[in-house]
Amino acid sequence: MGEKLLDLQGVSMAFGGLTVIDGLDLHVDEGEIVSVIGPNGAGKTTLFNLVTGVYEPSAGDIVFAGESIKGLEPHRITRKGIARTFQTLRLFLNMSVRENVMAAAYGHTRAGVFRSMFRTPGQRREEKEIRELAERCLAFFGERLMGYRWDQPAYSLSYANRRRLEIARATATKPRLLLLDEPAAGMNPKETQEITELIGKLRSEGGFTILVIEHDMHVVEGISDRVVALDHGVKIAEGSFEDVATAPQVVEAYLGTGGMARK
Ligand SMILES: Nc1ncnc2c1ncn2[C@@H]1O[C@H](COP(=O)(O)OP(=O)(O)OP(=O)(O)O)[C@@H](O)[C@H]1O
Repeated sequence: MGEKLLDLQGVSMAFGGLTVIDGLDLHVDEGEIVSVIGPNGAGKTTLFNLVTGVYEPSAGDIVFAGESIKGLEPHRITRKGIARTFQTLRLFLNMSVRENVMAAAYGHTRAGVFRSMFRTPGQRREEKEIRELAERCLAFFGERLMGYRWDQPAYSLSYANRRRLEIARATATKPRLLLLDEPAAGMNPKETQEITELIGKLRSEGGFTILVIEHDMHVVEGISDRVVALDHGVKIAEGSFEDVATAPQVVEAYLGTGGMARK
C-alpha cells in the first residue's frame, strides 16, 4: 500500500441550514479498498458527490494525488483519474453493451462525441482504439459479460449484468480511483459473492484503488482493508471490519434502522 491517493481534510457540506457532512477527514491510500458504511441519510452519497465535483464543499479541502480538486468541474475530476458508478444505474438502455462502454471512453478522449462524427482516418483509428479499450474493459468480467452480449442492447441484460456494465463504463475512463456506490444492491447471494470477488480483482488485476459504499456487510467484510462508518455526516468509527462492525456507536447508529444487512 502506498501514499494517500485521496485525502478529504475537514470537509463539510451544508444544504441551506442542514449540515450533511461535518468536518470529515477521510483518506484512501494508493492500492487500498476502503468501504463507507452508515445508515440511510448518513451522508454517503453526498460524500461521493463531493469527491466527484457534483457539489463543492462548504469547508475543508479534497486532495487527489497530491493536488486539490476542490471546486473543479466533474469532467475535470474524471480526467484527473476518478470514476464512479451510481446507486441508480445510468446506462443508455437502447445502445449496445459495447457502445455503452465506448460512450464512457469517448467522453474522456480528445475527440469527444462531436469530432468523432467526422470520419477522417485519424478518427477511424481512434474509434478502433476506443472499441478495443471497451472490449478489454468488458472482457474483465469474464463469462458474465461474454462477447456475444456486446452487441445486445443494454436493456436485454439482467440487473446484475447492468451493474457489471456500469462498472465497465467507469473503468473505461482509465481511473486511478474507482468509487462504487452500492455495487451489490439488488443482487442475490451468488451474485453478491461474485461481486465481492470482482472488486478484489479490480484491485489486484485492474490496479484500481477503490472507495465503496455498501450496505451488505458480507461484501464489506469480504473486500475492505479499512471501513469508515458515518452517521449524520460525522465519522463515528474507522478501522478493520471487525472493529467497526462491533463498535458500540456503530451498532447504536443502526438500531432502529433495521440493523445491518446480512443476506
Ligand atoms: N441536494 C440536497 N439538498 C438538500 N439536502 C440534501 C441534498 N442531498 C442530500 N441531502 C440530505 O443529506 C442527507 C444525507 O444524504 P445522502 O444521500 O448523502 O445519504 P446516504 O448516506 O447516501 O443515504 P442512503 O443510504 O439512503 O443512500 C439526507 O438527509 C439528505 O436528505
